[in-house]
Amino acid sequence: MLKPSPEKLLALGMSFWNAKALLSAVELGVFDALADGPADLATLTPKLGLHKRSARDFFDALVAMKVLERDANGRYANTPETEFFLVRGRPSYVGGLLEMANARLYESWGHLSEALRTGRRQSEDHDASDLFAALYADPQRLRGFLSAMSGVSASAAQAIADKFSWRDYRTFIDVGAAQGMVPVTIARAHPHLSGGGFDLPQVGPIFEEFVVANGLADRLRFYPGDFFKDDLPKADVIIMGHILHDWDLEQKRLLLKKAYDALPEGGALIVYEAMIDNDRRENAFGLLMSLNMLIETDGGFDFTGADCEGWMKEAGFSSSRVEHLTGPDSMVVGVK
Ligand SMILES: C[S@@+](CC[C@H](N)C(=O)[O-])C[C@H]1O[C@@H](n2cnc3c(N)ncnc32)[C@H](O)[C@@H]1O
Repeated sequence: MLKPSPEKLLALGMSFWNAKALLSAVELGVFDALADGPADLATLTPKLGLHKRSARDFFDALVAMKVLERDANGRYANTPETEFFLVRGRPSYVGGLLEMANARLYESWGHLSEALRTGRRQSEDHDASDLFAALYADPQRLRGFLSAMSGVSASAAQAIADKFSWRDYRTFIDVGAAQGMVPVTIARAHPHLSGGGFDLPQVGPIFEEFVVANGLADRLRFYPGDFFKDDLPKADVIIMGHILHDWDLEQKRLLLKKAYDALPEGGALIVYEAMIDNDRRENAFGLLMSLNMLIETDGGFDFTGADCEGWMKEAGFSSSRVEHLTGPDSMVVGVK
């Protein structure tokens, strides 16, 4: 019999070291500084404003973590992945999520045990009415959050554009669209589609800026509103990504009913999330995402594809199916 080894447990327990090193690298602009080409320790250290005591260890740790490369002359360079995804200002940038993780989640997750004991959210502004009221009161945090959402949904957006049968439909609305990564990706891939994004009014200018930057202002527009107070705009397809998990069960049911009401017969609702596997033992990211909802929201939780199909049935959808998208993400498609 194999002797048990503590390695996996210790690596898991200490994995926050890796996470924080990467988050600090994004915060400090390591990947941005290398976007113009390789640089040695003596150049990179002052360029990033780092103290010389640990700069070498920091850069070499990033090399060992395979997010930087170092050549025979000691010059550091981005890897193909960090060059593509972690240089600020590129359309492919997904670091907004890591910036948010660094600025907000890292500290709030330090209170996980407290959250588990009390069931209460631990992110800042405990007194604000909800996560969004707290975030959107500050324009910089609003922008940071919306950009983080582009990072979290970029891969799923492409998979939804590729896998859903868009040729059968003409209009679509992304509900809770944030910066607009999902509608932009879908509209770019399918020129016959038009529609837009529905979100709180404060999101409008940032959504519109992103749509214009992507040359899609003729087909995508912003619909301001509050999905708990207003009806949803009507469209052949409604998308809700990372929306239902923010809210408690009663609110989830209300949102599904509103989506149902906004669709024509034959219309489709796409719910995508880091959907937990039905047996609740495989998708660790989805399960941890649900704990993130404990940290961040008053009643939110993630769910399985079977849970979502059950709620869709209650809302009146005549059929539904679960389809894997990419990585931890799956979509549930409900047809009216
Ligand atoms: C977790 S984000 C998801 C963003 C995007 N769908 C994605 O997956 O990247 C939730 C979105 O819901 C929006 N939202 C929150 N409360 C809302 C409300 N009452 N009415 C309309 N939108 C709301 C937020 O502004 C935010 O853009």
